[in-house]
Amino acid sequence: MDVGAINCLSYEDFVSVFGNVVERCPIIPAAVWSQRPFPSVAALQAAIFDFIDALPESGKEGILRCHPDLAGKELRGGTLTRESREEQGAAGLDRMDAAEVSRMASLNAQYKERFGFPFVICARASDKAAIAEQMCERLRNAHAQERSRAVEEVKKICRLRLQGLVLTNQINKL
Ligand SMILES: NC(=O)N[C@H]1NC(=O)NC1=O
Repeated sequence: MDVGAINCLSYEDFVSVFGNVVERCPIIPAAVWSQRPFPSVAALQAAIFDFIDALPESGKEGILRCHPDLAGKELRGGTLTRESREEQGAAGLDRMDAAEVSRMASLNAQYKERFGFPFVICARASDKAAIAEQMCERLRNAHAQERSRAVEEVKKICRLRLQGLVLTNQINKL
């Protein structure tokens, strides 16, 4: 994907291509579109990250709450976004036995109870065993520390999704 092609996109096409680089937060590409022309894809990514960083803490938590549970009801019900389904599949979360599913459900519930937002991790950069370990470990974090940790994971997910769009040349499919 060429940044020139990105800069030529209408608002509607831009939001349609980049609408899920942050899970279920099309407001983010909608907000950064007016900053075009972007000198590079890296600059587009930086604009997205700046938008996230400028949000109040309640806004950052709002972004976290847009994320589906890992190995949760949405995975079983088939209602995940395509990106999330692929990421959870890459980590093996769609191939867990009943004991693993129930352990993850219990960790998800403990985490949400403690922090008030779902556990977020870049699943593609991990696997189901490491994810369960991270959940136990991060449950011990203080609230503000954990919120920043989770936002860093949102950025990792975003970086990989953007890279995926660049590689698959999605713009040419419009
Ligand atoms: N809860 C959570 O981390 N969800 C996300 N992680 C990821 O890699 N894709 C998601 O949807």
